Parts: sequence; structure tokens; C-alpha cells
Amino acid sequence: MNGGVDLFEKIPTGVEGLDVMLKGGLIKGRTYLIKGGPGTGKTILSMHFLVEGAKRGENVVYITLEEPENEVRENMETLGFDLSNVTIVDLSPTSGHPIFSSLMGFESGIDVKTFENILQDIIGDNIDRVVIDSITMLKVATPTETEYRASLLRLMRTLKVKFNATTVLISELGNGVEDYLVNGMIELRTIEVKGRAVRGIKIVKMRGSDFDETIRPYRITNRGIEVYPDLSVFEV
Ligand SMILES: Nc1ncnc2c1ncn2[C@@H]1O[C@H](COP(=O)(O)OP(=O)(O)OP(=O)(O)O)[C@@H](O)[C@H]1O
Repeated sequence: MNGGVDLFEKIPTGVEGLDVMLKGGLIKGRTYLIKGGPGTGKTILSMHFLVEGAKRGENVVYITLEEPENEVRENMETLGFDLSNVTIVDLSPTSGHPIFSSLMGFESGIDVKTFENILQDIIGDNIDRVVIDSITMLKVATPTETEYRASLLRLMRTLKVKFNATTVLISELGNGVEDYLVNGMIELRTIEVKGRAVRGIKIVKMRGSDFDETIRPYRITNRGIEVYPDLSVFEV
């Protein structure tokens, strides 16, 4: 198409090759989904996004609903991530936080009010980047899909309107209503190419922006995720 212009401010993800695929990064203030199988690097990718923000002096928050904070820190620090300016909010089952029992009581689905209060208490009004790892935890605790959809929309709205945050939600593979609600979606997969397992990253959708639609190979090294935007999965 001719004459297309980028109308929105984009922010880098912290993974250079992915930013090439995204034609500059993610649109600021929107909500994105990172989806993938076990061990595909969802947490690592989201941590690149936060550490990049922290380097730029932004307020960044990682909310864990599954792994306890100390494990997240240990795993990420072995990859050389500096988490000193990343706020980690531990809402994992072992944290003893009341939101967890409410969720597991199948009472309220995503408790947006509690989320808001937690974020407000810790950071104030100014949050630039947020990761919620993972929404699968919230989804299974919500009794109906209608409630889940409404709660997720409320949560996204709060994060956007109240905090003007760029949000990354993490989820397991599989289709879900969140696919349709988010502004963009990135999938991490292990694919078989000529009998070999190759890691592939795919941008499934990205509202308001052009993007590379090809599945590109990526690696997880001891420095985190590296995406190869000029290669195809057949070339690695
Ligand atoms: N130093 C390293 N070198 C190479 N690969 C590594 C290294 N550290 C971690 N990994 C890879 O990263 C994976 C874990 O990444 P991460 O925790 O981000 O995955 P995830 O998709 O969030 O997983 P889960 O679904 O289990 O939460 C490991 O399974 C391993 O394959």
C-alpha cells in the first residue's frame, strides 16, 4: 500500500530483531498478548520489554501470578538481566496475597479493583510498562467466558486510561477470547523443520501498524532472546 504513515508513538521491546519485525516496536499505551508453549521464553521476552523500559527511566512492573518472585529473580538474573529497577508484584499461590484466594474461590474473576489498588500503592499513577504473567491463571478462575471477557476489558481499560501503560499479557497456547480483545499478539513456538526442533516467533496481529508476517527463528542464549529478522526458519 502506498502512502501509509505511522500515526502512533512506538516503543522498543528490548529485542532488536523483534523490533525490526514490528517496524520499530509496540504502540505505546496499548495491550499485547505473548502466547507460547512451555519453555518457549514468554517470561524472558516480557523481561526484555521491562528492562528496556527501566533503562529508559520508565516505571516498569512485573506481576507474577504463578512463579514466586525469588524464582523469577534467580532465573532472570542468570541471563544477566538487571532487575534492580523492575518492580515485581508477587501474587503467586505461595505469596499469601488475598487476591489469590479470591480468585481460587471462583468468586470474582479478575479483580480489577484489587489490581488497581495494588498498582496504585506500589507505583502511584505513573506506570509505563506492565507485564501480567500469566492471564491463564485468571482465566481458569473465572466462572464464565462472559465474565472473563468483561473483566479483561475492564482491566485493559484501567491500565490504559488510568495509568497510560503499555501492557503485555502472557498466556499459554490455545485460542481464547483475549486474542480478539488485545491490540496485538505474538506467538512463540517450537516447530519441526526437517526433523529438527527450531524456535519460531510470529506476529499474529498488530492493530495500527505494518509488521513482518513471516515466522522468524529465535534463540534463547545466556543473554536472553535473540530474533533473526532476516532469516527464515529453514535457514537456521
Ligand atoms: N542460559 C540459557 N541458555 C539457553 N536457554 C535458556 C537459558 N536459560 C533459559 N533458557 C531457556 O528458556 C526457557 C525458559 O524461558 P521462560 O521461563 O521465559 O519460558 P516460558 O515460556 O515463560 O515458560 P513456562 O511456560 O514454563 O512459564 C527454558 O526452558 C530454556 O529453554
